[in-house]
Amino acid sequence: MQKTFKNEKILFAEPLFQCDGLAGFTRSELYENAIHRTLRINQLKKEHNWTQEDFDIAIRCLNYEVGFVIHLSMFIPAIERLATDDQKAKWLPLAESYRILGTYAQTELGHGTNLMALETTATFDPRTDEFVLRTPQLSSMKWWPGSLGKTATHAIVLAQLIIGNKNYGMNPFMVQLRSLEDHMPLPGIIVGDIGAKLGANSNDNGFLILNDVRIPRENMLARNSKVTKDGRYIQTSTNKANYATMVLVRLSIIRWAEDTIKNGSLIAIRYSAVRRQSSLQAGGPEMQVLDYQTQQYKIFPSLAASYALFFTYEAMMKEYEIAYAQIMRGNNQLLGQIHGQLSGLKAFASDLVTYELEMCRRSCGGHGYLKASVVGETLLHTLPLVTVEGDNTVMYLQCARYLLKQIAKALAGQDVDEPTSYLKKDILSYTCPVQKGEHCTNPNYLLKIYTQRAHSAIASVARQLQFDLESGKDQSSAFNNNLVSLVQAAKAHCQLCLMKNFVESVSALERTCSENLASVLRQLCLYFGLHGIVTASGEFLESEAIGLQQLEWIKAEELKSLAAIRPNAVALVDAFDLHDQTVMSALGRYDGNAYQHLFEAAKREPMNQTQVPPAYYKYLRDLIKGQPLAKL
Ligand SMILES: CC(C)(COP(=O)(O)OP(=O)(O)OC[C@H]1O[C@@H](n2cnc3c(N)ncnc32)[C@H](O)[C@@H]1OP(=O)(O)O)[C@@H](O)C(=O)NCCC(=O)NCCSC(=O)CCCCCCCCCCCCCCC(=O)O
Ligand SMILES: Cc1cc2nc3c(=O)[nH]c(=O)nc-3n(C[C@H](O)[C@H](O)[C@H](O)COP(=O)(O)OP(=O)(O)OC[C@H]3O[C@@H](n4cnc5c(N)ncnc54)[C@H](O)[C@@H]3O)c2cc1C
Repeated sequence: MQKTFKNEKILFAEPLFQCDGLAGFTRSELYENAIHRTLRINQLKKEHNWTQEDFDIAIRCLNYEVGFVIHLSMFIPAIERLATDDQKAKWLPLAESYRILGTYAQTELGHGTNLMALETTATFDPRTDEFVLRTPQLSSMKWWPGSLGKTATHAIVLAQLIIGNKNYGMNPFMVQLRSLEDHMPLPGIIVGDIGAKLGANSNDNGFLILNDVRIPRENMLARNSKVTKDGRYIQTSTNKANYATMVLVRLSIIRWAEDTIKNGSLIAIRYSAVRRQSSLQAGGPEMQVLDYQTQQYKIFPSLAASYALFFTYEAMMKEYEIAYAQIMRGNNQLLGQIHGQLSGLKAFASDLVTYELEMCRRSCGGHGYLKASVVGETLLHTLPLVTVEGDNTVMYLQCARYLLKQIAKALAGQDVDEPTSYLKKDILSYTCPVQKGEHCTNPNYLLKIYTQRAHSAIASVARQLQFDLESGKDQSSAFNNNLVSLVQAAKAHCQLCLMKNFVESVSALERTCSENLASVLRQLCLYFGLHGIVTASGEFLESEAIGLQQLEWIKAEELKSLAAIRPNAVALVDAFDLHDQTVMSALGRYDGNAYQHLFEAAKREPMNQTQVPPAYYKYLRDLIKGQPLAKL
C-alpha cells in the first residue's frame, strides 16, 4: 500500500537506522540520535538524488523517529502559507538548508484551544518601527512547541497584535530565539525543555518567556495582514487564514494515524499466526491464536481501519490540494469545507487508532507488554495525536459547527458542499435497504445506512438546538446543552466519510485489479462497514437507519466475515510492504521467528550485559549470606 521506497536498502544498510538499540537510550541520546538521523537522511537525499517524496517516505520508514519534526511539518509550511513573497525569499532558503531551525510557538501554559485568549502580545512601536514581544505572566509563556526546548533558533510566535491601545487579534511573528554563533538565548528570552513525556521523548518540547523582545516590523508574517510604518493595520484575507498551517498538519495526522495502525495490525496479525495456545478440541493440536474468533474480533478492526485510513488520506489529500491551490490564489471559498472536514477526520482517525492499538497490544498477550513487541511504544507515541493540533472534542465540535451550517443551507433549499450533499435528501423517505440477511453483504447498502444515520444525527441535534433557542435559552447555553450530541453527529459524519472512501476506492480498484484481489478488498470493506454499525448499534437504531431485525442480520454477517478474512489476514498486512526495520517489533517479523527475536532482544538488554548486577554487591550478597545489613 505504501509506495515502495526504492531506496529502503540504502537507508537500512546504515547502522544509524537500525532501531534495535533505541530501547536503552536516555532522553539526551534519543534527542541527539533523532537529529543525527535527519541530517543523515538529508545527506542520503543529496548523495542519491532523492526527491522530496523519497525524503518524506524515508521519515515514514523510520516511524517519524527523527529530529526537526516541527521544523519540517509546521515551521516551513507556516512560512509558505503565512509569509509574503519577499519574506519567503528571505526565510525559506535558510529554513530548507537548516541554517535556521524553527518551531511553531502558539500554545501557552494557560491556553492551547482558545486561541482568542492567547496572552502573548506583539505591540507595535512606531518610533523604532519594531514589534515588542511580551509574555506578561506565568500563564502566557509558550509551552509545548516541539524543538523549542533546545534546538530552535527561530520561532513563529503567535501573538495578539497591539497597535496603540487596540488589539487586532492573533498574528504570526518570526522571532529569533538563539544566537546563530553560539546557540545561547538572545537577550529577553528564557527558554528550555518542559520535561519528559509519556512518549516522543526524542523531541524537546519547550517553554518560552519573552521579556520585551524587539523584532523589526518586517518580521510579522504578512501574507494575510500587515502593519504599515505609520501603524495602520491592513487585513488582506479572513483572519482565519492565519490558521492555515493547522489545517495542513491535521491532514498529516490522518496519515500518521494510518501509519501507526498499520504497524499495530501487522504485529498483532503476524504474531497471532505464530502463537499457538490451547485447542478447541480435547487433545487436539494447539491452535494458532489467530484462528480463535475472539482474536479475529480483537484484531481485524485494526486491519480494516488501516485500509480505511489509507483510502481516506488519499481522498482528503486530493480535496486539500484543490482547496490549497484556491486559497493560495486568494480564493477562500473552500476554507470552511476543508477545515470542517479535516478537524473532524483528524479527531476520528486519532480516536480510532489509539483505541485499536491498545486492542493490538492486548492481543499479543504478555509479550505485548514488552518493549520489544513495540506495540505499546507505538501506542504511547500515538496518544498525543488526540490532543495535538486541537483536542479531539474541540475538533469534533468544529466539524459539527460546519455540519450545522450545511444542514441549515440544505433546509433552506440552498446548495451545500459536496461532502455533505446527503443533507439535501428527504430524510423521511428513507427505507432501510437491508430487507433480508443476504442484503448485508452489499457495501453500498451499508453506505446508505451510514448516510441515514449521519443525516439523522445532524438533523436531530439541529432540531434540539432550535428547540432550546425557541424555549428561551441563550445561544451559549443552548450550545452547551447539546455538546455531546454535536460530537456524536460529527463522529457519525466522519465514520460515513471513511466508509464512503473505502467503498468508492474499492469500486475504483475493481476496475483495474484481479477479481481475486478485488474480492479480498470488498470483503474487508464489508467487514469495516458491518463492524462500525455493530459497535455504534445504539446510535444506528436510535436514528432508525436500521431496526432490531437488521442489527441481528448485520451481527451475524460480521461474524461470518471474520472467518472470510482469516485466510487473507497475513497477506493483507504483508501488503503494507513494511520493512522489519520500520516495524522494529520482535513479535511482528516477516520471518515469523517471534520467539528467537524476543530472546535476541532480551540478550541485548543492558541489564544482561553483566552476570552479577551491582545491586548484588550493595545489598543482595549480605542478604543472601545472612550478614547483618548495613544501615540503609
Ligand atoms: C477552532 C478553534 C477551536 C476556535 O477558534 P476561534 O476562537 O478563532 O473560533 P471561533 O469559534 O471564533 O470561530 C470559528 C470559525 O473559525 C473557523 N475556523 C476555525 N479554525 C479554522 C481553520 N483552521 N481554518 C479555517 N477556518 C477556521 C470556523 O470554521 C468557524 O467559522 P464560521 O464562523 O464561519 O463558522 C481554534 O481555537 C483552534 O483551532 N484551536 C486548536 C489549537 C490548535 O490546533 N493548536 C495547534 C498547536 S500546534 C501543535 O499542536 C503541533 C502538534 C505537532 C504536530 C506534529 C505532527 C503530529 C505528531 C504527534 C506525535 C508525536 C509528537 C512529536 C512532535 C512533538 O512532540 O512536537
Ligand atoms: C506532544 C505534543 C506536542 C505539541 N506540539 C505543539 C507545538 O509544536 N506547538 C504548539 O503551539 N502547541 C503544541 N502542542 C499543544 C497542543 O496543540 C495543545 O495541547 C492542544 O491544542 C490542546 O490544547 P490544551 O492543551 O490547551 O487543552 P485544553 O483546551 O485545556 O483541553 C482540556 C480539556 O478541556 C476540553 N475543552 C477545552 N475547550 C473546550 C471547548 N471549547 N468545548 C468543550 N471542551 C473543551 C478539552 O476537550 C479537554 O478535554 C503540543 C501538545 C502535545 C501534547
